[in-house]
Order: sequence, then C-alpha cells, then structure tokens
Amino acid sequence: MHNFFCLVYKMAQGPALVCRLLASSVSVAHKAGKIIRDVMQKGDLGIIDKGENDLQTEADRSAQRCIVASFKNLYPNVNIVAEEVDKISQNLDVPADWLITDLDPKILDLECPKSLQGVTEDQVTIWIDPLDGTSEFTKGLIDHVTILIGVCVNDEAVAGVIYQPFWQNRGRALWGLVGSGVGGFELKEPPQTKKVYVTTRSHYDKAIEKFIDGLKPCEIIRVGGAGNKVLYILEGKAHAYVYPSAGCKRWDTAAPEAVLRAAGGELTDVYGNKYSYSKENEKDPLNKYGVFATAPSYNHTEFMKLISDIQSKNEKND
Ligand SMILES: Nc1ncnc2c1ncn2[C@@H]1O[C@H](COP(=O)(O)O)[C@@H](OP(=O)(O)O)[C@H]1O
Ligand SMILES: [Mg+2]
Ligand SMILES: [Mg+2]
Ligand SMILES: [Mg+2]
Repeated sequence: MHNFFCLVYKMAQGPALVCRLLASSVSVAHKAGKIIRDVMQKGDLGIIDKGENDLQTEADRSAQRCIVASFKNLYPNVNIVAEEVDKISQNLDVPADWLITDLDPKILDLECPKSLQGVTEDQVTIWIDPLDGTSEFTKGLIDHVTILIGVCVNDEAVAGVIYQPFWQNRGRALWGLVGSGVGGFELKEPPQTKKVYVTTRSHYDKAIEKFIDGLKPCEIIRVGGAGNKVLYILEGKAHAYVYPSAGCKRWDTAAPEAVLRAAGGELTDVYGNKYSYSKENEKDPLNKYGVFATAPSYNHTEFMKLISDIQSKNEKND
C-alpha cells in the first residue's frame, strides 16, 4: 500500500528535475547541432584565437547562445557555466526558434535513481562546451566535434549528453545517467589482445609523448576533443584516455565523465581523484592535474597505479 501511495505521489509531481534536465539537454543539443552544421555549410567560420592554440568560431558562439538561452528560460535557478565568455557569446537575445522547450520523451520515461529524485535547482550546475574540438572543426575534421552538456549535482557529474553534430550528416545524442545507464549508442568493450590509448591531437608535446611511451601501449590514437576521446572508450576503440597535462576545463569533462561513469567507467586526474563540478569552480575551471579516463572493463585503480609508477620513473630520470 505504501508503494502505491509513493507511485501516486510521484505521478502527481512529474519527472524528477535531473531527468528533465537531461531530457532538455538532448533536445537542445539537436538544435545546437543543426546550428553548427549550418555554420559549416555557409563556410564563413569567423575564427578567433582566444589565446595560444585556443580557437573559437561562429559555431561555438551561436551553439552556446542557443543552449544557454534555452536552459535559462526553462530553469532560471540552475547555475550555468559555459566555455565562451565574450560579449557576443553571452548575448542571450536569440531567435525565437533557438529557445528549445521540448523535453526528449525517451529520457523523461527513465526511472530517476533514488539518490537523485529530490534534487533541487539550487544544487545543480550545468557545464556546457558548445563545441568541443574547435581546432579540428576549423581544419574540416568534423568527426572529432561534439557538443557537451553535463548536469552536475553539488560536486558530481551525474548526467550528460555527448552530441556528435556530424554523425551520418544528421547528428546523434549519446547520453548517460549515473545509476540508470546509457543510451543513443552501442556500448562496446575494447580489444583484449592489445592496449590502445587515446590522447590529444592538437595539444601534443614532447612531455606528453614521453609519458605515453612509458605506458608501453600497443597503439596510440591522437584525436581532437575530450568528448570524442571518451567516445573512443565507450565504443571500444580505446582502453583509456591519457592527457597528462593541464589544459582541459570542467566543461570538457563534465558530460564525458557522467556518460562514462553511467557506463561503468571512470574519469579522474593524475592522482585518481575526481574533479569537483560545483559552481565555485567557475572562477578556476582548469583541470590542473590532467585527464585520465578508463573503459568499464579496465580497472581504474590499477591503471592509476601504473601512471604513478611512470611518474616516479620520469621524475628520477629528469
Ligand atoms: N593546452 C591547452 N590549452 C587550451 N585548451 C586546451 C588545452 N588542452 C586541452 N584543451 C581543451 O580541451 C579540449 C580537448 O582538447 P584536445 O582535443 O587537445 O584533447 C579542447 O576543447 P575545445 O575544443 O572545446 O576548446 C581544448 O581546447
Ligand atoms: Mg575552446
Ligand atoms: Mg572542449
Ligand atoms: Mg569548446
């Protein structure tokens, strides 16, 4: 009887906030993906270098405006942190059809894990990377590009969407909800016969090369984007994502971490510690101690021990 009243109460309340946020993320990502494809098709990318090897394009700016305006409209009390901080990207006066109010029905149907059912807007921070893999985007390597929307509760990344705008020319959303599962793609295990590591394409240097060589992989794949590299793990093309350098920010890892963790994998810094995704990190969003992510079947603790041994060896030799 008690369960019956719980069910009636839940139905009266509607889907939990975290599920609504994930459903919005999927719907908004579809629109932002269309905006990115349109910019590419027009061909005028409007490239700006924000620093050193840190590009931004019209697609980054417009996709962010669409995503942030849509979330602010539907969830006014949720904290939102997005990568682009210039005036144009922050202009939320967007065309009416950029304000997405749809909620993906498949996600709304999910059973929200018990621990997330009572979450309120003030506990949530959404970390947004409107276009991950900008360097590759400007070079026409469009398969590397993703849109990342990570839903975080207090410190933790609990749900996320990795959206590939150029997948089969129409785009697809890969999502995860920790404690519930993943969807939008087929989760695959990496090969058992050889170790494959995936790392940066555009921020590679001698120190990273030396570090990865120390891991003695059978194969190193260099591709753009944090979202794309986590997809390599999720689709069984790599055992781990290794980035032993500062450079990625919380918006690069929030969504990938949530999707990977929902699948049973792990993403941490070089010491095996989780990054915090609370809104306080907006002031200093840098993932200072690198990014290390592992496939569900690859023991993260053991991998981090291997990493620690390599670091000690490198320090001794320096
Ligand atoms: N040294 C660095 N300087 C600036 N950004 C860096 C960086 N290293 C990683 N990043 C950011 O982390 C993301 C993944 O990088 P990479 O492809 O090199 O692995 C990219 O996100 P954006 O494309 O959204 O800017 C990139 O800008
Ligand atoms: Mg960028
Ligand atoms: Mg990025
Ligand atoms: Mg970006």
